[in-house]
Amino acid sequence: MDDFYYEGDGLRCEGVALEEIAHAVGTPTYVYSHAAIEKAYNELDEAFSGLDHLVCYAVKANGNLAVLRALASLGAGADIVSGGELYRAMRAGFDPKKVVFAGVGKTEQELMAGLGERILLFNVESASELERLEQIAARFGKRARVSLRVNPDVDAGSHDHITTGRERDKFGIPVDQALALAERAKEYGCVDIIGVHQHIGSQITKLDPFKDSVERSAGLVDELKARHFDIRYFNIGGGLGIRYKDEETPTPGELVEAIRPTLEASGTKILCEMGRFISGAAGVLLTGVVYRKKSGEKDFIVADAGMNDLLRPSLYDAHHEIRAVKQNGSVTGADLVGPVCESGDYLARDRELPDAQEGDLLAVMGAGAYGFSMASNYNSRPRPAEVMVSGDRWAVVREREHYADLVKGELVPAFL
Ligand SMILES: Cc1ncc(COP(=O)(O)O)c(C=O)c1O
Ligand SMILES: N[C@@H](CCCC[NH3+])C(=O)O
Repeated sequence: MDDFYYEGDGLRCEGVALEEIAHAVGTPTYVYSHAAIEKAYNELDEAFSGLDHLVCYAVKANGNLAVLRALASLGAGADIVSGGELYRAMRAGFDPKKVVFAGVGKTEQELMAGLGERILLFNVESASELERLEQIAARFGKRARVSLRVNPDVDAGSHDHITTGRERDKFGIPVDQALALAERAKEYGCVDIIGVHQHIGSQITKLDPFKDSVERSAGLVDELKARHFDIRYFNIGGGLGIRYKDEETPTPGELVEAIRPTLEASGTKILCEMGRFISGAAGVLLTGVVYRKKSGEKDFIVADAGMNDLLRPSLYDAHHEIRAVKQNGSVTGADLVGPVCESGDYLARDRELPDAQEGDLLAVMGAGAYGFSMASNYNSRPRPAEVMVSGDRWAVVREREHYADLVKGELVPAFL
């Protein structure tokens, strides 16, 4: 998180004091470092050097148009999981030939939209989806390029909610069914099976699950090739973890070196689709302290950001480092809680935190991925503003929502 650092007692993002942004835009506000996004993307891209490859960015991690534009300009591809993400990716300027579309429940409209944009690959997750895609492609006189998303039955070892590659998870096609499905698809006229895809989970901090799953999925690449399928793409998914607390995560270089022989032997173009690694450490959530209160042994710092702004602590008990925007060196054992009417609404629980007083500003670190993208209007709270910093410049890249946004599209019927 080098792009967030203290100069004197003030926390900065690149060349800009976070206090300046908070005073100008208010809180809560997400702040993203353009330099950090660029560095993370480049680190991944360089890790794959020597291999024909494309680094895609998982739009779900942070789909702000400015973030997407920054990555599209660097040459990244986009991994999407909905028609809405396709819309964002196209608005941001991604080349459709670099877009891959995953997801277990793609609707007809979404499949049509992907075909309409001539995206690179549909990562098909079931026999039913493949059949639907064939029907739609035939109806519109199109051809669909397909990767079969396999479920390699490997435990990624991350939080249960975000592990996707075990047999009991809903994602992908079991390896033993994938061959039969591909054979059946030989009778289809409009889908071309040209890739194998896997994604075993998120916030993965060990190499072994990557190695094991890539080896298994590469076995399918070989078998499909042996049966004369023209397999040109092998998508190893996303999931590389970042350090939120004290996790020892592999670097992209270590990851790629661990699987390079398998990737080389596959004779395919290698795709990956990282989200968190690219944007996670590049963002913070700025929040203001509204009140301090005590209850028995507990000390609460009540912030103006809550689970509706950053859900990860409430949903996964995830750890995010909390820093004072103006450091005074004093710390206290407390919970940092939000204003939402849920006891599970917290940003940090039973932690040593900056001893922030009413009116002080705090930064929730590592909030650039799955922060704003999972924010909601729960408790009718407008979603926060988003800001991007680049060097000593900064810009609002999403306005704070207004109360009118909360009721947009709602109608009171005539019979009331
Ligand atoms: C299919 C797919 N690809 C890529 C990602 C990105 O994962 P991460 O942000 O952990 O890199 C996800 C989310 O886990 C996903 O579901
Ligand atoms: N939303 C999760 C990760 C799930 C990734 C989506 N497949 C998180 O905040 O960590």
